Amino acid sequence: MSTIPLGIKTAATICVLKNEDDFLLLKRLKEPNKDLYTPIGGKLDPFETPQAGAIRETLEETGIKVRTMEFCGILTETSPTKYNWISYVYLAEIDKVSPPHCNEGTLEWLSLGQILDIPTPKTDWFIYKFLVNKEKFILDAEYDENLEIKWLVNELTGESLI
Ligand SMILES: Nc1nc2c([nH]c(=O)n2[C@H]2C[C@H](O)[C@@H](COP(=O)(O)OP(=O)(O)OP(=O)(O)O)O2)c(=O)[nH]1
Repeated sequence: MSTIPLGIKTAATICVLKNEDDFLLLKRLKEPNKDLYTPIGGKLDPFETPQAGAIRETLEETGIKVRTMEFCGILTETSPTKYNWISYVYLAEIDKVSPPHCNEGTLEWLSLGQILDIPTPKTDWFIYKFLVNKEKFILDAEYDENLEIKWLVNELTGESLI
């Protein structure tokens, strides 16, 4: 197994599956973001494009086949620990299926109002807001050694969100 030096960013996808105002979120069983509700997603495979990775993770984690996903933005996360990610965020509008079984945790349909009351990564509320407003984003987040968020900026507008 190759050892990736601490601090090198891992490329991943965040795949937001939505039906009108409801989001299919995963209560994660494992790190990163254990016990938090997040969209499904995962690391890119070698030689894989972000779009192909998003379609693959959607199939692997939900059994749902989508032909394309809409590119929404990028989330870059930097910390002095091993939490260093660059995540490509994609969106697919899907049918309101009953939540499929997922090996990574429990899937649940949640409205934006419900998402306000459940534990999520601090970055995610902003992602959902950009998606709903159909605004593209490049979010740049920095964390301290305890993984507390120090700042979050949308690089496309320069706006500080936290
Ligand atoms: N929603 C959300 N997801 C995030 C944030 N930061 C971050 O890395 N992620 C995502 C990117 C990836 O989709 C996911 C971590 O991927 P993973 O470890 O589950 O990857 P994988 O499915 O390839 O798992 P494995 O095969 O290595 O077990 O977490 C964040 O702030 N919010």
